[in-house]
Amino acid sequence: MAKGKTKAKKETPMMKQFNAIKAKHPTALLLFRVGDFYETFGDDALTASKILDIVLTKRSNGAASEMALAGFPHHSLDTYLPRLVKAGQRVAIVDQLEDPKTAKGVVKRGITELVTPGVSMNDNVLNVKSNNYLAAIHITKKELGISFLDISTGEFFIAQGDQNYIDKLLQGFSPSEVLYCRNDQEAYKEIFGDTYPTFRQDDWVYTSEYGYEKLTSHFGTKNLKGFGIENLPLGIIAAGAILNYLELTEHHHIDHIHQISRIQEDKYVWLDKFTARSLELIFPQNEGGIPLIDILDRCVTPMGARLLKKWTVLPLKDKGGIDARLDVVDFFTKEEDIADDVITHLRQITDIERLISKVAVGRVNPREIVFIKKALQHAAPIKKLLENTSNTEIRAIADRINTCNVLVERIEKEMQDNPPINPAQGNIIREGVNAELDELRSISHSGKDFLQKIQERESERTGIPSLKIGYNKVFGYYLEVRNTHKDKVPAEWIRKSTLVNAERYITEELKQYEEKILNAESQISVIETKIFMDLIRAATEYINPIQQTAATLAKLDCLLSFAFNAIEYNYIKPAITDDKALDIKEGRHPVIERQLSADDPYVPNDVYLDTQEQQIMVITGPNMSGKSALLRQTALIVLMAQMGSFVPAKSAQVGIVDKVFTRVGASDNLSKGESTFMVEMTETASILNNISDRSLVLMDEIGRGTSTYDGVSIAWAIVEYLHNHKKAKAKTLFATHYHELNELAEDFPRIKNFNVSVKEYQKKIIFLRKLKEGGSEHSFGIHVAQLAGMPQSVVRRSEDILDHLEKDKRKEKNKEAIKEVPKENYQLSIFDGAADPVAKKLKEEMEALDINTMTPLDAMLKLNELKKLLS
Ligand SMILES: Nc1ncnc2c1ncn2[C@@H]1O[C@H](COP(=O)(O)OP(=O)(O)OP(=O)(O)O)[C@@H](O)[C@H]1O
Repeated sequence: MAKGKTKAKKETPMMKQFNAIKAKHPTALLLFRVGDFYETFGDDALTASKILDIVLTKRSNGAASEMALAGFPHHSLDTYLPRLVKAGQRVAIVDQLEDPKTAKGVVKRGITELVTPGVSMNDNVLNVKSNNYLAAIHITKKELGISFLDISTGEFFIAQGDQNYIDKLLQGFSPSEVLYCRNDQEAYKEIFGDTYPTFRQDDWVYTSEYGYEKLTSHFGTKNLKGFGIENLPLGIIAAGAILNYLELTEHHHIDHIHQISRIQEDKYVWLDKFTARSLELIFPQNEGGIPLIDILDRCVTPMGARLLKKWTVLPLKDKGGIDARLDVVDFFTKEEDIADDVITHLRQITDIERLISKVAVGRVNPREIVFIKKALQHAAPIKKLLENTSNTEIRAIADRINTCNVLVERIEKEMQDNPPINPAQGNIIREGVNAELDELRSISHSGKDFLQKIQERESERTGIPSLKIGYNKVFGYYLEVRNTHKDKVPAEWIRKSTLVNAERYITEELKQYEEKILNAESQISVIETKIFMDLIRAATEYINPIQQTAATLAKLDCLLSFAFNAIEYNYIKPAITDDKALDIKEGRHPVIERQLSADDPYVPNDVYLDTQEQQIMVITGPNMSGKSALLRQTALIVLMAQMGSFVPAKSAQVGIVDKVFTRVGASDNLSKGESTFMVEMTETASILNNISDRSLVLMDEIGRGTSTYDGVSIAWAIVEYLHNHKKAKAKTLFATHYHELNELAEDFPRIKNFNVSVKEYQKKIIFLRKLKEGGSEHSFGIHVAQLAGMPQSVVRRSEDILDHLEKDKRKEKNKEAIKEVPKENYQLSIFDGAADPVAKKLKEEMEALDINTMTPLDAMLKLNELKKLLS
C-alpha cells in the first residue's frame, strides 16, 4: 500500500446486505430488523425520523462516511408502521430469517412484507368501516382498463370504459394507491392529476398476454369466460398488473381472492361525480357537514358498514332487486322482536371478512382464530331465527349463512378461550389436545413448583428472609440476596452479578431444573405452534363459506340498519314502479331533519314529476327559503328508495330512475385553475349530453356565476332544451332566482311554476318552507342581507336602488324581450350549434337557393354538392 494512504474501510457485511435489498426496492423505505430493533438507514432514516418523530443518530458503516440511523423497538411496529404508510411511504419489512443465536456469520435477512398504502393487512393501517382499494389503470388512446383489489377482504373488480367512466369509478372506489405503466406517466397525470398515491410498473407488465396468463394461473382456470370478463381486454391488463404488484410486494398467499367480477355499470343508478359530491353521499362538502352515509349507517359489523358505503354510491335499477331489499326491511319493521334478537347476536360478530383473509395470507393470530369461532357461534342462532320466518327473502338469507360447524368444533376443542396474540407466549392450546404437550406442561409446572420449594428451603437454611428467585436471559434462574444478608450466602453458591442493593447467585441444583424447564418450554412452544398451524391450514378450507357468510351477514346488517332507521325516524316503504312518475308526499330531508329540534321540525313538501304532465318544476323563492334543501331531499329520497331503504316521507311512488344529475351549489375548483362558472357550465354540459327518459335532473341557480343577462339566457335555454328534448323527457327540478323563468310555463306545457313561500311581516320575512304552486315576484335578497347583519346604511341604500330599478320597469322589458326572441332559435334543428362550420355553411347555401328558378338538373347537382359538403 502506498505510503500516506489509509486503507479504505470496507462496508460491514450487514450494510452490504442492506444495500443489496435496497437496490432491489429503491422506492421502499426499509425497516431493517437488527436484534430487538427495526432500524432505518441513510435517507430512509431521515424520512422516518421526520414522520415518526424519533431520534436520528449516526452509525459507522465501516466505510469512510457515517450513516444516518433511526430505529424503534420491534414490538412497536404496529404503532410506527401505520404512520409511515399513512404518510404515503411504501415500507419493506426486512426480518431476520434465521435464529441469530445459531446463525453463522451475518444473520440471513429478507423482505417478509412490503406494505404500501394500497396493499395492507395491518389493522392499524386499515379503517374498519372502509375498504382499502389498490387500483391499476391501463391507458390507451380510445379506452382505459381499470381494476380494483382490496387484499384485506379479497374483493377484486374489473372494468373498462372512457375517461369519464374511469374517473367516476376512481372517485367512487377512492383507492389508496394507483398503479400505472411507466410509459403512461404523462397521460396519467394529464387525466387524473395527483389525487392518489401512485406507483409505476414496467411496460412488459401491461400486456394482454401477461395479464391473461396472470389471471388464469391465479384462478387455476383455462380462460376467463366463467367470470364474464373475457371481453374486457384492457381491464384484464389492469388486473394482471395488480397481481404482479402483489408478487412484488411479497404477497404470495392470496387464496382468498377467488373471483374477479365485472363492475356492471348498467346495474346501478348512474351518479356522475359532481352528483355524488354535491349530494354529500359519503363525504361532506364542508368541514363539519354530515353526509348521508352517517345518517343511514347503524351497522354493527365492520363488513356491514363497508357494504352500506357501496350500496350508497351504487343504488339499484332493477325493481326485483330493490323490492327484495325493501321486503326484508318491511319484515323487520313489523317484527321488531326478531330484529332485536338478530342484532344482539350480530353485535358479537367481528370482522370475519378480514379475519378470514388473514387466515389465507397466513397472518392470523391465535386470538383472531378464536374470534372467528365466536363469530360463527353467533351466526348460528341468527340462521335459526331467520329460518323460522315466513318471509322467503329472509329464508334465502338464512340459507346463505354457513356456520362451518366442523371448524367451530375444532377451534373450540383445541384453542384456549382467551389465548395471547403472540403464539410464542404459549398457553394457546387447551389441555387434552396433545398428550406430549400435557406432559411437558406438567414438567414445566412441577419444575417451577420445585424452584419455589428451593427458594423456601434455602431461605430457611441460610436465614435469608428476603431471598428471591428470578430469571433473566443472560444467566437463567438465579437467587437474589439483598446486601444486608450478603454475609449469610453459602460458599457453594456462585455469584453472577452485583447490583446496587443486591447480588445474584446460581447453584448447581438451579441449573439442573433450569435445563429441564427450558427444554420443556421450548418443546411446548414447538408443539403449540404446530397444532396452531395445522388449525390454520384446516381453516383455509373454509375461506369460501366464511366469505359467503360474511357477505350475507353484511347484507343483513345493512337491511337491519334501514329497518331501525325506519322505526325510529318514521320512514315509510316506497312503492317502486316501472313507470316514469315520481310522486313524493310530505317528503323530508333525511339529514337536515335530524339536526332540527322537535319544536321547530322540518317542514315536509310534496314533489310530483312525470314525463307527460309535469316534467319540469321551476322553483323560485327567496334566498334561504329552502330551495336547495327541497332539490336535494328529492334526489336523496329517490336514491334511498333504490338502495332498498325506507324513506322520510308520508308516501313515495318512485318510477325507477336510471341517472341522477345534480348541479347544486357552487363547487369551486379553483385549485385546478377553473372558475366557478366554467365548472358550472362543464357540469351542465355533461348533464345535457347524457340525460334519458328516466333521468332525474336537479339544477340549482344555474347561470348565477355570470352577468344577469347571460345567466337568465343560459338558464332559459337550458330549461327549454330539457323540455324539448326529443327522446329524453328528464324529470327536472330547477331552482332559480331569475323570476323571468316563470314565463316559460306559459309556452311549454310540461313546465310548472312553484315557489317556496315566505310571509312578509313588518318588513321582515318569515320562512314558511312550504312549496306552493305559482311563481314569485321578488327575491328578498335585501332582507337576507339584513338578516346577515349588513350595515343598515347599505341595506337602506340597496332598498332605494331596487325601488328605482323596479320603477324603471326594466325588468318587465327584459321579460318581454326574451319572449320576443323567435322560438325557432331554441328548437333543436340540424343547424343547432352555430359553432359548427359545416352546419353554418349548409344553412347559408340553403338560404341562398331560389328553388323556383332551378331546373331539375340544377337541383340534382346542388344536392350532390351539399352532400359532399356534409361528408
Ligand atoms: N323544509 C324545511 N324545513 C325546515 N328547515 C328547512 C327546510 N328547508 C330548508 N330549511 C333550512 O333552511 C336553510 C336554507 O335552505 P336552503 O339552503 O335550501 O335555501 P335556498 O332557498 O336554497 O337558499 P339560497 O337561494 O340562498 O341558496 C337550510 O340550511 C335548512 O336548515
